[in-house]
Amino acid sequence: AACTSATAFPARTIDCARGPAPKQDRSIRTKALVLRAAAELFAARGFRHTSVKDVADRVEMTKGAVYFHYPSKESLAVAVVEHHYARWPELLEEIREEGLSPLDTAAEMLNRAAVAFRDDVVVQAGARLQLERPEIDATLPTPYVDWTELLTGLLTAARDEGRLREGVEPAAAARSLVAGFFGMQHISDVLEHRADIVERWREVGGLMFFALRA
Ligand SMILES: CCC[C@@H]1OCC(CO)=C1C(=O)O
Repeated sequence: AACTSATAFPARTIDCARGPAPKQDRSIRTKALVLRAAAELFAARGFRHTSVKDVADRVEMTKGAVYFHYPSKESLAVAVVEHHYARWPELLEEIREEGLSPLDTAAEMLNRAAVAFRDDVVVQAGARLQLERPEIDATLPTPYVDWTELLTGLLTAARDEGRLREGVEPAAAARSLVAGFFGMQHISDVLEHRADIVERWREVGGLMFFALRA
């Protein structure tokens, strides 16, 4: 029977009848542990003040063992940012199962993103690394564009079913939501380490969706 190994991220099915391929599964588990340790350090201290040695010490491994999985500190940063962005398509799939309208799906995506920015260290680390892009000699994913594209699609569907306020242009509204959320989460981070982000988004998002609904 296929089952999902709890440790690997993204979730990977393994044949429970034969059990996990020990070596491969251990390697995936180790890679996930290294990534999480790097995210914890990047989120807390930033890219510049985190060394591969710090990551190795945090998971009680040698630097060589870390380099086996990630050849440089930059590759760790790229992986953390990529895992940050991987959260959102997963979130969309979860919400889609609830069968909400496109506009309510957009609202729920951002509501749950606010919770992830408060609670998920990989999301927090990815956001900080994106601010530190100029210091990171690697090709990081372009920020903001995936959210803008996702929200544009949902708002276009909302307009097509008559649930968007007359005259609101979906792409422009999507850019406004992204700007609003980005600014809100940054202010909440600077002032309150994001402790109040859900309340702050309820205000900003509440006003914006009030303006967007037909
Ligand atoms: C949803 C607003 C955009 C989002 O907020 C923080 C951040 C980090 O760069 C984002 C991104 O790159 O998409």
